[in-house]
Amino acid sequence: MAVNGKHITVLGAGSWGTALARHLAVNGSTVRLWGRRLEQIEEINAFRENKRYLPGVILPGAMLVTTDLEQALEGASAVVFSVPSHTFRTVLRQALPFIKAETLIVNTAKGIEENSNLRLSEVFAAEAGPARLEHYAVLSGPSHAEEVAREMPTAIVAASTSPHTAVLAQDIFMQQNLRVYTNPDIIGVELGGALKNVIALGTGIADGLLGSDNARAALMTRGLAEITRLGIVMQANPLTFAGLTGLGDLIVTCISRHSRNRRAGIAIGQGKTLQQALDKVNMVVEGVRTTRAAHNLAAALGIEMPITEQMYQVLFHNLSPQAAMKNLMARGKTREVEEVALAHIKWQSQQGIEL
Ligand SMILES: NC(=O)C1=CN([C@@H]2O[C@H](COP(=O)(O)OP(=O)(O)OC[C@H]3O[C@@H](n4cnc5c(N)ncnc54)[C@H](OP(=O)(O)O)[C@@H]3O)[C@@H](O)[C@H]2O)C=CC1
Ligand SMILES: O=C(CO)COP(=O)(O)O
Repeated sequence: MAVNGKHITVLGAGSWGTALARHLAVNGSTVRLWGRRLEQIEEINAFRENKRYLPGVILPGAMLVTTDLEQALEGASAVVFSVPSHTFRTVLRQALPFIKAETLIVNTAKGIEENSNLRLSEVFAAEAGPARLEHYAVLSGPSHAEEVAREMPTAIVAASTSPHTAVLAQDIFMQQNLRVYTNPDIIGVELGGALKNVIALGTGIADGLLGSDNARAALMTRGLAEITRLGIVMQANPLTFAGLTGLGDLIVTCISRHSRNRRAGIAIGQGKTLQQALDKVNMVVEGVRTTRAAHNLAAALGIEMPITEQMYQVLFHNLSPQAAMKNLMARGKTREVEEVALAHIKWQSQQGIEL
């Protein structure tokens, strides 16, 4: 089934949902955008602009923008979820009765569900049934809404366990200024997109505290090492973390002025409390909840994630950024690359997998 040019529904009228809806609409699809708040949706309809989440971007007149979920989803050939990850399960539950079983689902949220520690495709399987994973894709990679909405060249990834579904998702988004690659490694793509936010909070904190390029580079590189270590044990393809949804997204999130996670980190590094930092950013900062989930996952799987551990202590146990930085620098001696490979070998032997 081809989807391009048909009716696509985007759920979530924040910055990413709005930018993607615009992208799809200007490239020829019939698009409906759903948001939960009447006042905001009325404002978008009145001005053709999402003034709070994507100011300065004018939306095509033909795009239906509504708070009516049933109306938004009626006859949709593809549904794009762009709600914050902690609301994904609830919005999915509300939407499922209006979505046909064979409809393409594309999730663009980046996070791990707090408390359950589930990846979002696992949340989807739990709510919709594992058989529907065949129609489920993840869209992830270095892609700030502010730039996609202004048609700046961007490269991202559509991942699905079904190669056919990955290509369908690729086809609906791929255009002149948005290049979409496919990847069958949905685990690696989900983990890369979620965990880079934890590291971006950390590099933001270091930026706010020290303004040191060296510290930022160290945190990014060692952050990627610990993401990869966890990913290997969760059966991701290690190469995914060297790609757009790993290294690529880590770079953009840790250096961009648009990054919400980085901006929240900078505020904390400058002495603000977590709540003050969240209030200042005033958009979703996915890395906060994901830090707790990643911390719990690492503990459950016995994986060393020192940066994530320090982030957890700073965010939830009032450890000062200065003390966290000291703790990281005072760790015992270790090797750079071998330990990532060793994590894989150790895990394989624990599983009884023959080497
Ligand atoms: N912004 C970006 O550049 C990118 C974001 N992403 C990911 O996309 C997801 C969405 O982020 P983003 O658009 O940036 O977030 P924003 O903070 O820009 O907007 C969040 C949106 O979600 C809505 N929302 C909050 N809670 C609920 C709920 N319970 N039910 C329905 N809607 C809700 C908000 O509505 P309200 O105003 O009523 O609170 C708002 O419209 C995140 O997982 C993010 O990591 C991925 C790539 C790029
Ligand atoms: O994931 C994103 C860009 O790829 C958006 O998250 P940040 O705004 O925290 O960078």
